[in-house]
Amino acid sequence: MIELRDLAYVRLGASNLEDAQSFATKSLGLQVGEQAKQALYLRSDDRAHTLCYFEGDPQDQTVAFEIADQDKLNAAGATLDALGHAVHAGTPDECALRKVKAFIGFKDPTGNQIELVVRPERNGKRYFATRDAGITGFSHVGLFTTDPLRDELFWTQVCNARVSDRIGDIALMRVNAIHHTVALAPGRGPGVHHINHQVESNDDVLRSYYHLSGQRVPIVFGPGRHPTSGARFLYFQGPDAMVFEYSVGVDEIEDEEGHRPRQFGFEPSSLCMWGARSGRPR
Ligand SMILES: O=C(O)c1cccc(O)c1O
Ligand SMILES: [Fe+2]
Repeated sequence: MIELRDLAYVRLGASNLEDAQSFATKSLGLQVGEQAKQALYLRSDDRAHTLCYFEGDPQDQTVAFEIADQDKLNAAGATLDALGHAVHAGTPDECALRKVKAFIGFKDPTGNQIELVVRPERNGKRYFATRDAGITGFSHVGLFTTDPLRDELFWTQVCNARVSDRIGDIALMRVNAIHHTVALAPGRGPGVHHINHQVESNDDVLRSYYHLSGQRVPIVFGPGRHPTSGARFLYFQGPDAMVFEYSVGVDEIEDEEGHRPRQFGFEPSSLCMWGARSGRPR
């Protein structure tokens, strides 16, 4: 069993690094941790980075999870290898680019690029962004899946994810007490469906709704409230059409052993209990 501890980072190819920087700092509200020649490292918490935009193909998207230690990373590599996934061990240069001690890369059954990392770097300075979006941290990602049931089995049986709730066949899965860290969204191929950051209060969600609307950032869905996690949310579109979500008040699963996933119907009211409709169902 591969024990995912937490999300580590997302790496996104950017068609225009300057646009990505402008969006990340002036709209989303992340802090530039480091500006390298062909890459931009962005912070949302006390880590050195949780999002990296690099000059490259926007379809080149990777989600990374933290693993406890090198032994467990080796075991994860062996498990994936035995299941027929091609496993790439990060070279020292690649580790430096990711600010981690070690990592392996592989693809999930849909073809999503996943990295498992040990010892992601922290930064002694606290996260302090120039735009006050109220971000308290990087919380979950949605991944596209071409077969929700197959991929749910991969994340829950090969890895340690547990299903907290389902909307139709879409699984919202946790790897710790937080309601979900990975959501699987049906799609035609691999890729990141959305990237979620938590914000401090309802006020932050609504303040951002007006702030982003004023900047002509496309609002994709919300403001609304998810019946599943209970979170108040706003989805909006960033560079290269990537969707970002702010949310506040995501439930924690207190009874880890006793929790039974709830089944919600595949219908709009399962995504927003206030009646918001998604502007771009994907
Ligand atoms: O927070 C949720 O429950 C949720 C539900 C559906 C889709 C999402 O992106 C979510 O974050
Ligand atoms: Fe989400």
